[in-house]
Amino acid sequence: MAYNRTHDWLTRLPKVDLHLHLDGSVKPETILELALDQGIDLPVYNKEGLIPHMRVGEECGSLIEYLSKFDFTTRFMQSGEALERIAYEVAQQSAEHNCKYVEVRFAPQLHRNNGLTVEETIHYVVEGMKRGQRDFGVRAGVIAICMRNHSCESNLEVIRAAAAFVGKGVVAVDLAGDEASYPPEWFREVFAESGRLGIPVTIHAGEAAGAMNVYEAVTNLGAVRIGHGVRLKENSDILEMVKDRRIPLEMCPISNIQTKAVASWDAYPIREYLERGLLVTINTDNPSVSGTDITNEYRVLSDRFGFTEPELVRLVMNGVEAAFMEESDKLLLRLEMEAEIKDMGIQ
Ligand SMILES: O=c1[nH]cnc2c1ncn2[C@@H]1O[C@H](CO)[C@@H](O)[C@H]1O
Ligand SMILES: [Zn+2]
Repeated sequence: MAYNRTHDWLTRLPKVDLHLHLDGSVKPETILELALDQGIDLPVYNKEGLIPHMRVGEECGSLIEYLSKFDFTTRFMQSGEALERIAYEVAQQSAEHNCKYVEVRFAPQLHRNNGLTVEETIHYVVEGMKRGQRDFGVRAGVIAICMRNHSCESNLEVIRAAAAFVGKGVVAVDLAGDEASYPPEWFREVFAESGRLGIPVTIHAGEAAGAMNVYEAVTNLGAVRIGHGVRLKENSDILEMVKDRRIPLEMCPISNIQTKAVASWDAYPIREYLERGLLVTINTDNPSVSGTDITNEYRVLSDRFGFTEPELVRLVMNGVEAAFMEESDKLLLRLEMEAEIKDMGIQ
């Protein structure tokens, strides 16, 4: 039976999400409960009232303004129990959108105010994802984030701890935060360590600054994927390099509009990137900050750019290809998803 490309169809379409921040994926209901458990005062005690503290609106003017929302949520994410729970709930929310595989990223150093070690933060997030996989069947990988405003020393600590979890839940490391103020070349020493330890790297680049940051991330930081890459279109030589090396772009449409990585939907380069042969993937970035979910990302793209069903499927499958997954696991995931897609009457 064939479905129309309705909300229902997009919800049922099996999907993956490779770019999702744990601290940008906390349900307001969970904040209410955590605040009570942890004895932290809230500005308001109802879900609707909390949303403005956690979410940006259309008026968001920049990445810096967008990032200010994270301070609110991370206060409640300072215990192993909270990290485990929130990771588990990410798997639950993924299952609601038939998202079969999710890569959850978080910055261990932002969760140490109450004495957790970097290793402990990773341990609890991995445990939450494992429990989520058992209960909801959503496979997961964890990405440990280095922050642009943190010292070289604390970022090296993250890379070393992450490397110890490779094969045990962690799949890569990342660099996030204020891109315009902290250029990637300042982090060569940090990512030389990930190179030595053999842990894959993805870097937020070409979001709040130009295509040169993508070049630096790929050539000097060892990035094998790029977070966003929206501004890659500003330099066709660098774009060709990314294409030739088959470096996937983890695009996050709603977030990219909110952070003003592009001025408007008309300027959003997703169709252009696909036509030029780039490996584009679709992701959420921060469901609770952006007020989105993975189905919504596909719905908006389909509405704005008129993507056909086979094109939407191709975007999904690009995500499978780009996943930080063992080849044998990837093959299984691909086969499972292709079978489901076939049952939906496409291809
Ligand atoms: O789109 C983004 N660009 C850059 N940094 C981000 C983005 N979304 C979230 N974070 C940053 O990553 C931290 C760890 O998850 C968040 O606390 C936020 O500061
Ligand atoms: Zn991000």
